[in-house]
Formats: sequence, structure tokens, C-alpha cells
Amino acid sequence: MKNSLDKEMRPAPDAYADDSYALHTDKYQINMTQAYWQDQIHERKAVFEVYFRKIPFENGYAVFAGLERVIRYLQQFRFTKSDLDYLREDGYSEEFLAYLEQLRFTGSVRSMQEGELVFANEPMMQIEAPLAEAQLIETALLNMVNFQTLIATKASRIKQVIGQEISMEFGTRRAQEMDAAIWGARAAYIAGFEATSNVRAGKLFGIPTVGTHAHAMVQAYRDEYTAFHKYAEAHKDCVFLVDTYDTLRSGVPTAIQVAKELGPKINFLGIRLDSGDLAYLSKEARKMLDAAGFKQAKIYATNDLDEHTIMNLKAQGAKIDVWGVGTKLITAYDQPALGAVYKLIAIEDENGQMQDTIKISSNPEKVTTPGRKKVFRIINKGNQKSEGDYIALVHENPQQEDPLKMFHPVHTHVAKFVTNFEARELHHTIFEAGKLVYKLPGLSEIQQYAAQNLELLWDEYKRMLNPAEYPVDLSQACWDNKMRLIAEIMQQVGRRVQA
Ligand SMILES: Nc1ncnc2c1ncn2[C@@H]1O[C@H](COP(=O)(O)OP(=O)(O)OP(=O)(O)O)[C@@H](O)[C@H]1O
Ligand SMILES: O=P(O)(O)OC[C@H]1O[C@H](OP(=O)(O)OP(=O)(O)O)[C@H](O)[C@@H]1O
Ligand SMILES: O=C(O)c1cccnc1
Repeated sequence: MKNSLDKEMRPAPDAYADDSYALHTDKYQINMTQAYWQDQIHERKAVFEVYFRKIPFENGYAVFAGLERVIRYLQQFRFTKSDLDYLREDGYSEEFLAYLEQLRFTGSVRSMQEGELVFANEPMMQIEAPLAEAQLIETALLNMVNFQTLIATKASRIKQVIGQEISMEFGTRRAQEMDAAIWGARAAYIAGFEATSNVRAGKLFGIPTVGTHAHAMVQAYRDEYTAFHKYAEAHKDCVFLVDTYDTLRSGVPTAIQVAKELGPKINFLGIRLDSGDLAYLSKEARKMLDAAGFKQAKIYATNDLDEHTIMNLKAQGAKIDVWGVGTKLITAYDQPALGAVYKLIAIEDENGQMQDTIKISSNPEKVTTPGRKKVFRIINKGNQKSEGDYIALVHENPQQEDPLKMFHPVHTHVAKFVTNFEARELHHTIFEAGKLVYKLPGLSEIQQYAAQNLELLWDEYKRMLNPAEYPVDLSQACWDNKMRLIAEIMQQVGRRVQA
């Protein structure tokens, strides 16, 4: 391990004009690449899949996100001069650096589209590329997909509880650094949040931005009356924060007084509650606003909200119209990692033939499913509801089977036969031999797609608590292939133990 920290002062992290994400990887990827290159197997075609083993938050589904950034990353993938200089400093040979210098992503990617509902053990993405390239991109890909899918899933869960009311993403200040805030805001929007407080996310992605004001403004002017007036002088649309001193005795009456005084000069959109008993305070504030003739004024609420508190507040009859959710959404507070993995499922052998690969584990759920596969959503044409997902080998076409047998991949006796169905393929070709062939949909299209997808699921899979397990089944051929490889490996291992 080399440490150049004490040897010299390094330039500030943003001082590299040509900094790239090629080094945004674990060192072992570069070391493995060097070994493949030295052994001259680096060009062999390899196929990797990205999937997770357990849906986060004990939810019934996850929402796939991250593809846009993955696309940009792969398009821009190259080792720049400062990247190579750094690796040189770290002791890598000139010959290897020369190889890295000309490296670009030349592989193919098949992926679910953003906003797709995804379940445990089904490939979200499939990367087919020369071994070295596929290996080098693993870490960054997982980094992007893990986070964005996690946040989109958390946001979808929260949005399910919020329903038709307005939901706003307020998490930037509590996010795990700047990138997380930006891409988290986007993931939340995909899952149905209407707006974000992050202005840069508005600029970069076109997400609608919103804002009220903080306690600091009331404190700066010392009293609510002056603060609300000054805010109104600068902004026509006004939401006054009413809990700095005493919500019902001072905040709400002052908001009403200022709104009355300014009349049509402002759009009095409502008030925001940020502490105390939000159910009680919202009910009382509603009565006060209505009595003052502000029936249209909305009540905004914030303060460590998540799907549980929101559901509880609704059950208590809280009169909240707009929900601002920060910390617990953007940090995926109750489950900070999705745990998606990147597994090799096939590789070219020395004769140019593709060979399926498997990773065995004592835990049956961790045994990988070998071979190039496709994922289908089996939609019942009668009721337009999904019967489950069906993972088949790449040459199979379940649409031609009628009835289609769907059986549980672990408890294989649990089976059903489906007729009158549409087998909708979930993967799209994104890159073909290094060339981008996919047109990314607009963000609101992605949001709509996610919402439409939820319509395909029975409510039993969408409930917040103890949802039913959505079926993700393997085709017979896929299952047989897996069993064949397990048997082969067991035989090999057995032979080795005997020898
Ligand atoms: N009626 C309610 N039922 C259930 N949870 C509530 C209710 N009202 C508020 N909450 C939640 O309870 C928590 C209260 O947080 P906290 O203990 O920090 O109180 P607070 O009123 O915000 O005090 P502070 O002034 O210190 O911020 C928040 O997560 C809030 O969303
Ligand atoms: O509660 P969250 O879900 O994380 O939502 C974001 C929070 O950020 C602000 O509080 P903060 O105390 O940072 O600033 P403030 O002084 O404006 O209240 C805001 O008032 C919300 O409570
Ligand atoms: O605009 C708001 O009310 C806001 C923005 C960020 C965090 N909390 C609240």
C-alpha cells in the first residue's frame, strides 16, 4: 500500500482539469484487469448481471433508477492523463498504462428502463463486454444503481402513503454529500414526488423547485409580523412558517393578519408547520384559516416525516395538504444500502465459445443463476394485472407457450399455469458494441411510467406492511441449466477432494 499523503501536499481534489470517473473504482478491479491483460484474456467476452437479493424496507417492490448516469459514465469512460499519472506514481507499468490509455467502453448493455418495478434476484442490467472493461466498470455501476434505486424505492413507498396530496423532497442539507442530494432528488421525482427544494436539481433535470422560508428569517427580523411582510414584499407566492414561537397563539394568527392586510397583492398559498403535534396543530390551524376565509390556503408539514409518521398522521385525521420530506427519504434512513451485486454469468473460453458460469453458496438464495437471460413481466390480458415475472434463457420466448408454467425457483412444487397473457420484455438495448442506441425518455415520462407500472400490481404487493411476495420465477430451461451447472461444479469439487 502506497501512501503519498505525508510525502507531499497533493493538489486540491478539484484541481485536476481532466479528472474522470475511470478511477472511481476499487483498486482490485485495476489489479484484476492487469492480471487479465498480462495473461492476454482481457479481450474475452464476459457477461455480468446487476441484481439485488432482497427488496429494501421490507417493501413489496423496488423502483429501478440510475440508468441516465450510467449511460453518461460509460460514454465518457476513459483514463485521462492525471488518472494515468496517478497510477504511474502507484507503480503500474508503462505498458499497462498504455493499454489503459486507449481503453474505451466497447461493450453492450441491456437494462431495465428507469421507473421499472424490479424484484429480488432479477437482473436490472446485463453488461456484455471484453472482460477487462466489464470488470473495471463494476464499482461505479453498482455505486450509481444501488443508491438511486434505493432512494426511488423509499420515495415510492412514501408516495404510496401520501397518495394524491403533494409531496416535496427537502433532503439536500441532510444528504450524504452533494451527489447524493442531486441524484436522490431525481430518484424521488421518478418515484412520484412532485418537486424538490434543490435548485441545482431543477436546473440539471428540470424538476419543479419549491421553497417556503426558514426559522432564521423570523429570527432575523425578530418577529413574525415583520418577517412575513418582508417575505411578501419580495415574493408574491407566500407560505409562512408559523412555528418559530407559538404556532396557534402567534404564528397562525400573524399569517392570517398579514394575508388579510396584503389581500390580492400576494398569493397566500398557506402555512408550514415544522414541530409539535402535527395532527392537532394542523386541525386547529385549518379551523382558523377557514374561519378567516382562507379555505384555499394549504397546510404544509415537515419534521422528520417518513411513511410511518405520515400514515399515522393521516389516521389521526391531520389536515395536511402538502408533505415535505427530507432526512428520512434522502438518507434511506431505515435501510442505508440496497446491496445490489454484479455477478459474472458467462464468459468466452479459449475456443471462442461462451460458457455459463455459476457461483455456489451454502445459502441457496445466494447461488447465482447462470447464462444470458431475459426478464418478462407476465401480464394477464383479462384484468391487466401482472401474474409475476419470468426469467428465461436468452433464446426462449415465453409468449409462444400457452399455457405458461410458472413455478417458484426454490419451492418448485408451487406452480401455476397462465393463459391469455402478454409477456412484456423488461430489458432494452442501451449500448450495442460501445455505441449508445437508446433514447433516454424525459424525466416526467419516466415518472409516468413508474406510476403506470404500479397499476399492474395487485394491492397485496403494494401495501406498506408485510406485502405479499411477488412471484419471480425461472423458466424450466433456466432452472435446468442452473441445476446442470451446480451438478458439474459439485462433481469437479468432488474429484478434487478425492485426488
Ligand atoms: N401527531 C403525531 N403523531 C405521530 N407523530 C408525530 C405527530 N406529530 C409530530 N410527529 C412526529 O414526531 C416527531 C417529533 O419530533 P421531535 O421530538 O423532534 O419534536 P418537535 O416538535 O420537532 O420538537 P423540536 O421543537 O425540538 O423540533 C417528528 O418525527 C414528527 O414528524
Ligand atoms: O425534517 P426533514 O424531513 O429532514 O425535512 C427538512 C427539514 O429541514 C428544515 O429544518 P432545519 O432545522 O434544518 O432548518 P429550519 O431552521 O429552517 O427549520 C425544515 O424545517 C425541515 O424540518
Ligand atoms: O422550503 C422549505 O420549506 C424547506 C426547504 C428545505 C428544507 N426544509 C424546508
